[in-house]
Amino acid sequence: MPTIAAEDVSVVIGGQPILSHVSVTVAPGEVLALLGANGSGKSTLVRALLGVMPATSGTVRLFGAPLGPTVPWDRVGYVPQRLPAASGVPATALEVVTSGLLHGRRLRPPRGARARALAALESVSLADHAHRRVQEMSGGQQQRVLIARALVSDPDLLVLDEPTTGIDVPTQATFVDTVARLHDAGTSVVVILHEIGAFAPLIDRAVVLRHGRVVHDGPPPAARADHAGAHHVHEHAHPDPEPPPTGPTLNVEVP
Ligand SMILES: Nc1ncnc2c1ncn2[C@@H]1O[C@H](COP(=O)(O)OP(=O)(O)OP(=O)(O)O)[C@@H](O)[C@H]1O
Repeated sequence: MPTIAAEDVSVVIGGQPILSHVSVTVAPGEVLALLGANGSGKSTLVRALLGVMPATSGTVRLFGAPLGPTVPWDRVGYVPQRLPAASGVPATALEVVTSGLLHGRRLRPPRGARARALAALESVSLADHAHRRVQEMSGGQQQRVLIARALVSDPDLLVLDEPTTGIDVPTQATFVDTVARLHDAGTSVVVILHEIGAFAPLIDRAVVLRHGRVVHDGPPPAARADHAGAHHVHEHAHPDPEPPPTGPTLNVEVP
């Protein structure tokens, strides 16, 4: 049974089509990269897959269950692109990460929660900051805390929206190692990336979106040389343009 089965999903906001007839299947243990220019609909697709944003039409099943209360949400870890909620929360990194072990009817951390939370913080190189307040941390550190919060429950589906943006290269490598371990253990991963970068060895398949439509679903495209370097800083300088007369403009090359 696929981990994610989305069929013919469309999202219309304010009369504007944001996603059009997108079908995506993710198999157990598969690592799927979602690629495309800024504004092509990647975040909207992920949000529709998780029910954060309702699809206007189409169906989504997670672990065989239609979106809703029968989905085993405790098996899903999600790191949104930006989460301003992290600032202003007077909680320590350890507390925020431990809260990733609570869900629905389980409002007390399970046995061993502290050790698991510390290990998750270690995997994003923040073990030394376990007792710092999240609101006092930098944006990049807050993002890492949220990644650790998604990792702590050993999810069977991990969804990451541009997880490495704003994170330094050594920490990216540690994080990618952690995702590789989860992958080896059979976790499905959907990751939105601006460049394949450090994730390249892990990616089984790539879906490229353009103007809310799937324009490629298959082997990961080769990163263009100027975007492939580990030290390349991508500043989101590529808004999804109106379709040019001569074909697609992507910052990846589709084989
Ligand atoms: N809630 C919303 N209301 C209005 N427009 C929206 C909303 N959410 C997304 N959009 C629009 O939908 C389009 C796709 O946005 P989305 O964030 O999904 O793209 P993306 O590919 O994830 O881009 P980025 O790489 O910048 O994150 C954009 O034009 C965006 O402005």
